[in-house]
Amino acid sequence: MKFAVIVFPGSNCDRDMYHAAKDALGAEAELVWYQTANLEDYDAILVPGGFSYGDYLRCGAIAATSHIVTEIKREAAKGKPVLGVCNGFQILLEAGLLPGALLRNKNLKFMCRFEDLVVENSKTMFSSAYEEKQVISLPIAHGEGNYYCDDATLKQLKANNQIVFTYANNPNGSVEDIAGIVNEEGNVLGMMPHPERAVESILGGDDGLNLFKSVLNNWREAYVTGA
Ligand SMILES: NC(=O)CC[C@H](N)C(=O)O
Repeated sequence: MKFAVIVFPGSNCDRDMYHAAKDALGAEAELVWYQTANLEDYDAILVPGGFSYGDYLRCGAIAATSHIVTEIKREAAKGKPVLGVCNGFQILLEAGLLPGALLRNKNLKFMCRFEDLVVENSKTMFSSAYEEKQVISLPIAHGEGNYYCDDATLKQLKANNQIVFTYANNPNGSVEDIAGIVNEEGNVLGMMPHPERAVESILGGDDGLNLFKSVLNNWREAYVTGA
């Protein structure tokens, strides 16, 4: 299985994401510059965190207009897994691949620390290696992680079981403690906490590794063992 790690000007979690997929998970992974023509050769797409285009306009807004995002949409429509973390989540929201928006943190401060999360849905291709309601600890590092959506969207998210992770102790004011959601089809996940920063104990924890394992296991089941 081959992962693409998309690199925008201003991405800063791309190496961590690459390390998680390549070294911690043991899969194939490549850093893919945002001007690359297409993503057909890859089985999964990782959109890492950082400060694409310096967070100008709104976090993720400028990156969302780039050609590579059109390609991400094309591959997502084929059912390929797409994971956006932090600024990656912001980009996917700005691109309309996921519903809602991310606002400034309630306390208007950039926050960088470990937070406990609850796995609300362990049936997705990103979370199947976790137990339902498992509490995991992942780092957050954001200034705009306050997830917002209107009531109709929230109702839909709940009805379709699209809320994958919530915060045990809401750090940023997110609606219903939401930390990560999937699209209706279940193959696009956006989350503010950083699983790639917690893939081995030397990093302070390895609770993020099961997310990458879930993607790999589901891909194997679909394309290798199930073939
Ligand atoms: N770590 C990140 O991806 C940060 C995202 C964005 N720049 C923010 O501060 O909210």
